[in-house]
Amino acid sequence: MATPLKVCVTGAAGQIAYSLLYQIGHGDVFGKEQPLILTLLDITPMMNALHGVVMELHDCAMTLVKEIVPTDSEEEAFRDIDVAFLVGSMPRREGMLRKDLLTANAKIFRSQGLSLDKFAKKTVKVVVVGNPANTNAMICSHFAPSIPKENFTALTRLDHNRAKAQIATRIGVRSDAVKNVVIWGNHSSTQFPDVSHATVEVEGKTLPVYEAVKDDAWIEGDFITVSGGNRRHSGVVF
Ligand SMILES: NC(=O)C1=CN([C@@H]2O[C@H](COP(=O)(O)OP(=O)(O)OC[C@H]3O[C@@H](n4cnc5c(N)ncnc54)[C@H](O)[C@@H]3O)[C@@H](O)[C@H]2O)C=CC1
Ligand SMILES: O=C([O-])CC(=O)C(=O)O
Repeated sequence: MATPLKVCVTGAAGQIAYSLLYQIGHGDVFGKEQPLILTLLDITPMMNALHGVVMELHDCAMTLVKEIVPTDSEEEAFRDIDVAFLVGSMPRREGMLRKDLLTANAKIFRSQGLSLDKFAKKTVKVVVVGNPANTNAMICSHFAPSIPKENFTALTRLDHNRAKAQIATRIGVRSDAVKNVVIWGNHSSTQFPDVSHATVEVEGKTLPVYEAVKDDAWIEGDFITVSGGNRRHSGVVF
């Protein structure tokens, strides 16, 4: 069997990690033949909850998972890791914008960048999930200068998928019929989904999205409010 991949998930006692950890452990991310060592980082007050998550992972008896290390130490979580999913961050409370979190998150991602630089493998791949993911990724990479910049990715696929799904639902096609949607800007109220170059396949014909939707006011109004910015911000999700 292959050498285990050492994978760290931060914010491991939180909601996103709760579903992500199962998918990683089940082989959906790194393949069904790849054994794993999971290091799970959260803050000290969350250690009890994190131990509960570990018990649940043990209950799943996932054959690929060779070891699980719950910890509140960045050094222990990041030492010699191959991959990091940086999910943990300060959650937004009702009435706050993403930018209100920047100070708190800048501290977290500065500290984690410094620790990755010091303890992780130089080949580590880092996926930043905690929002605003692109800003957090930039901060983290800045403080980890010995790790190549291209090893850092911000997970903005959510915004892209959301825009595609809005268009697909409006036209009544599958979301994979919608192509070339572009997302500009930060994951906040200033984020802008751009369909000016997007196309959609309808009944075997490829059409520009504007032509297929036939409702410019919707594309320039509600589509942007729901797809752009974010749902927690626009009051749909809290
Ligand atoms: N990029 C994307 O597509 C998505 C991003 N998100 C973002 O993911 C993040 C997590 O969301 P949820 O799990 O719902 O939040 P949550 O509040 O349930 O969990 C966050 C966890 O992070 C932990 N945490 C806080 N500071 C930490 C630190 N310094 N080190 C390690 N852990 C720390 C908290 O204690 C908590 O357990 C949020 O920023 C959310 O906005 C959520 C969904 C999609
Ligand atoms: O970060 C999250 O919780 C996801 C998010 O902003 C959204 O659903 O727009």
